Amino acid sequence: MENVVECVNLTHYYGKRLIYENLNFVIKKGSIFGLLGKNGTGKTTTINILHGYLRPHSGHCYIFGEDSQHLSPQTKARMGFLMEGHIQYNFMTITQIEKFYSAFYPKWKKEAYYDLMEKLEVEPQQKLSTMSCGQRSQVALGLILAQDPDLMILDDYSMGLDAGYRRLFLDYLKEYAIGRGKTIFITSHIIQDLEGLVEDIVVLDYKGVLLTSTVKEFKANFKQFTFDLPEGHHVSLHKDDVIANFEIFKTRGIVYSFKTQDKVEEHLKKLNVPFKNIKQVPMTLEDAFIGLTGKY
Ligand SMILES: Nc1ncnc2c1ncn2[C@@H]1O[C@H](COP(=O)(O)OP(=O)(O)OP(=O)(O)O)[C@@H](O)[C@H]1O
Repeated sequence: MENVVECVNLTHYYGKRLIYENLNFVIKKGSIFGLLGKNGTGKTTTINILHGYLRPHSGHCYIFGEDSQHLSPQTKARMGFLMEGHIQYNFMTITQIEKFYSAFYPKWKKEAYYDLMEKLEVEPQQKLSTMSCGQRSQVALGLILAQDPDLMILDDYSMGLDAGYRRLFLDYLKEYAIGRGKTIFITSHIIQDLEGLVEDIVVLDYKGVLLTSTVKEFKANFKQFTFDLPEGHHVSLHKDDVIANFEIFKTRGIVYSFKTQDKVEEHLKKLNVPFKNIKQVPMTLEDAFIGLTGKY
């Protein structure tokens, strides 16, 4: 299967500050890929590298086989970007901006835009500058769907969108990508939205790349164990090969691990943790993401 995006040993610094080192991932044609991470971990940075706006410190990204630093106009025309919900030309109306954009895109699909705009409770003559943040995001999403790109890159598409519209847009996205050979790169802080949408993920942390996996494998292999602790007993844990993350409350502990329950129990015993009633608790993708990256 064709690799639409291939990033190889990508390393980036801003000044002396390392953002990540050796980020590697591949996005296959027709798949939906999610880049996840807390605020400021390097998601937008990666997108800026993908479209050649930013030169990485080292490493390469290839888009449809071309180095992202030297993309041909033909390849650029196959890519559609949404940058954190931003839309320029706020002085235009819904109708004017559609006409303006259509001139740049040979495959422009006006219906895809107006189909979404009909669901927006605003007059076609209303200027974008007078719309709410969520309404402007909806216009931006309509404009990107109308471009009909082969590779769609959505940076935080959900800015300001209400729950219903988010669901609607995700339905559109699935329909757009699945079975049509379209490829999607998405970042979002609403992790629950990505469950059931995204197949492969990379999770970034402040120290670099934390995980590269399929969502299926991550959810199958990453586990949460809860246990009781005796009152007044101080437990001090550290992250290690077995404990990927942990939380200790007064009489309750949580350990997140890629290991089996037997291994975790054995490990806790070795650390003299007086745990009782240990059990594995099912997690959503969002639970697993927070378990892996921590709450703060
Ligand atoms: N031009 C720049 N110069 C210096 N530092 C920068 C620059 N752009 C981004 N950074 C820093 O690099 C880090 C990564 O920023 P980036 O915008 O890629 O994060 P992000 O993962 O997209 O965050 P968010 O989820 O908040 O959108 C942040 O700490 C940010 O402050």
